[in-house]
Amino acid sequence: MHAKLTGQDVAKHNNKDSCWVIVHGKAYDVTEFLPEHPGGSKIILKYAGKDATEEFDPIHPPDTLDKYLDKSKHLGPVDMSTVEAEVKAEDPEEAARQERIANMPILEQCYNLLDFEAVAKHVMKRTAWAYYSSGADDEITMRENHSAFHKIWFRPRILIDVEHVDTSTTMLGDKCSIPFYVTATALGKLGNPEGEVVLTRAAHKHDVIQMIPTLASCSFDEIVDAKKGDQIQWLQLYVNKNRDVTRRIVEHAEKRGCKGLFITVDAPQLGRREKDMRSKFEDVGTSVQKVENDNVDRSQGAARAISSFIDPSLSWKDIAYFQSITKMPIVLKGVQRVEDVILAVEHGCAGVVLSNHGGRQLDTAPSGIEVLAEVMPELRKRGMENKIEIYIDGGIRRATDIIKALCLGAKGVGIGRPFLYAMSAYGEAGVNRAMQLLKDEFVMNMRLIGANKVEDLNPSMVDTRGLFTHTVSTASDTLSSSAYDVLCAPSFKEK
Ligand SMILES: Cc1cc2c(cc1C)[n+](S(=O)(=O)[O-])c1c(=O)[nH]c(=O)nc-1n2C[C@H](O)[C@H](O)[C@H](O)COP(=O)(O)O
Repeated sequence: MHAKLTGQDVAKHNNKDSCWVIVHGKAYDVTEFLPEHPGGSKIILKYAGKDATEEFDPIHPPDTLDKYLDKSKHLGPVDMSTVEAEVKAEDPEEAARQERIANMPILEQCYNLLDFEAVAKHVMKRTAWAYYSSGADDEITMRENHSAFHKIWFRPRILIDVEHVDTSTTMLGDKCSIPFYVTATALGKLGNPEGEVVLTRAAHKHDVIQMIPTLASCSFDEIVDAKKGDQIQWLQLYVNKNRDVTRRIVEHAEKRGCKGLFITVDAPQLGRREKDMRSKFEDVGTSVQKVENDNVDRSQGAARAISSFIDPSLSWKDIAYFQSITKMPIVLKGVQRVEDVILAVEHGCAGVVLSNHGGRQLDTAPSGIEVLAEVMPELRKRGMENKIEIYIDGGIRRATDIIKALCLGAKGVGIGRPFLYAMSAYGEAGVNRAMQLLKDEFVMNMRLIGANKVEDLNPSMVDTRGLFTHTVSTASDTLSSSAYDVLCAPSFKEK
């Protein structure tokens, strides 16, 4: 049995020639790993000879070191009573944030998804808010995603008996209670120390499907272990340059019961998210997947630090490869024009997500709902509408947004930031409330449009004539800047 190392033993190895760090009470020699770290060596050297647990956790799944650091570099347990606690200078920003948390609205004062954004903006750590709220470049597409829904007007039916409303549907052949799912968003522990398993528990409670992100903070197995009964989960895949790594991930996901493989196709390189970059992301970058030694400029924020493994050479010729390594239905996530939907049908894909990655990739790409309105008539013209399931995501904040998407032919919609904000501000109770609010809105609006069940929703119920006009509003920060009156209270007044 190893004698325990002391804090002094570790502290001696505090430079690039000999670099030891402590994570969860164990010491690791990361000297040789420094040049390989996707987040660059600087961020590790910041914790050389010290306890790096607090910074390591939000970014790295717990099994990262076991998976990617050779066992010979695992130095064994450290007597933590001998490790000098890091004396952190009083951070005025953190003190102010704690003050805002102490005065934040109670959960019951959140009445819609945007309220969670309003609160999260004030109570989240700056780097976490920057990462979640960032869109690409001027964030025009991020704003367009939600405002596009305001260009669609309903044509409600009356005198329909809507006493009973059934919101259930199927997605990829699996039943679910309502046509929205939790989409894949990276780094859940930036907003909540438990990370993505919070979303798993809430998704189970509301019988909502969860898409597990490749770049989750929790390990894939933690997220799958957190599911209950026959809860449905999908895998979102960033394809690795190293196809063996990707094949292992896909095969493992299928073995663990994932019911859909969503290959992200709109991110051959992650977009330029300047809020994220400005926060000079100092946390360690994830080493979720091994990469060659390409140094990443730390100043690029979290996104660039965690995505150097993504393969920009991915192309249509790879679809057959994926169909050869899994039986899971394959859905392309991030399709943005009708020609590519038709190619997806011709390549035998089970579905597409019409998405611009929440406006985090190509700025001034069209909203998912606008592409949907372009796609469905073309598919019907070709008799293809039943050959593929069409999903959309981006800017969905109201049940009316979901209903408009279904009227235009979507099978379901993905929701990202609102559940992240709810989780970050109020934990699992927040996500539960967000999902319940959306469900209540959905039932009410189905009644008001004159529909009993999802299948009743059709294009005659919406007027999309205004949808294709692109007026770009002057840059306003986020949709929620004035959504929540309570934020005008003194404690929330912008300093
Ligand atoms: C908000 C957010 C979105 C991310 C996301 C992280 C955050 C914080 N990340 S990212 O770091 O690489 O950009 C992913 C991701 O891991 N994989 C992915 O396919 N989409 C990713 N997306 C896009 C997401 O799946 C949806 O397309 C988008 O969130 C939908 O828009 P709303 O947030 O407005 O609902």
